Amino acid sequence: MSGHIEDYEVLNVIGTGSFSTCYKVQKKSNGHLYVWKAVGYGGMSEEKKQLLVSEVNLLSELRHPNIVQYFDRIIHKETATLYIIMEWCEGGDLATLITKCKKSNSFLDEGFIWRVLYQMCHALHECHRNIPNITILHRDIKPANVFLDGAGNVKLGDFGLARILHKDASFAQTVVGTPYYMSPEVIKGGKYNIKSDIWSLGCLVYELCSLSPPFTGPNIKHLALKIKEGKFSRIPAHYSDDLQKIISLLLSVEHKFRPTIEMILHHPIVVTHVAQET
Ligand SMILES: CNC(=O)c1c(C)[nH]c(/C=C2\C(=O)Nc3ccc(Cl)cc32)c1C
Repeated sequence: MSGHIEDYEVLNVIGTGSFSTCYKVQKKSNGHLYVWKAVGYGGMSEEKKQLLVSEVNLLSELRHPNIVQYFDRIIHKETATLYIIMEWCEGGDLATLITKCKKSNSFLDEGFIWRVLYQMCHALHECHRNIPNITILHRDIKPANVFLDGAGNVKLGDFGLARILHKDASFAQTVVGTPYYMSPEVIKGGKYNIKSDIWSLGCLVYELCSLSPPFTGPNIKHLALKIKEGKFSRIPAHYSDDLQKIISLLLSVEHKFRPTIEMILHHPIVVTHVAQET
């Protein structure tokens, strides 16, 4: 049952994107906090409106402790705006956390980074599990799309670019993804696949350690060369060789050598470190 915008009090803007703005809102009936993502669809083509509908339908399908929870959607025809009501994550996003570390010349605790890796693997496992003939690709894993709730749980969010890859359908592949986290196969014009999400996860974990992406460059051409070469500096010396090994596995240039989510979750190194955290 869809609600109405009058059911919510808008508190403040918490983020803006190319097609949307996120607000912190409070539901008047219960005082609970939520985020609504306001997406203007007035100028959108029919194709873009369909992509929007598929994002919302995708969100409503996903229910997992490590995926930002979708609650409702409100279509406000008067302003041609779609409001997507989602879970409030009071710990904010990892991009803000990385910025805070850089400003204070501090690093994130290794135990926290193992927790993020492990819980993100569970989020992607939910996306990649084989619902009959459907594999959900996030396609935009980056620190700004990973959130923390008040209990320290890690939540993958903002499936703005996610697509449902119907195994029996041929989709025109548009190259997407945050440039820094783009995988070698996508740069070479190949299909975005579940191993591309694994590559982005490797970039995310590396950036949590080093506070900068594994591959950088003055322009896209140089960045692309660096990514295809696949060479990156070791994470800072105070982090363990085990963490370096797992990141190196995730950042295997050949996607067929990259581990699946199940292989990561059951890797002896991961099992050992996560057991120490729980
Ligand atoms: C500095 N960041 C914040 O204060 C912050 C906080 C406390 N929460 C958020 C963002 C979200 C949040 O709390 N829930 C969300 C669900 C979907 C999306 Cl796309 C974003 C959010 C942000 C950006």
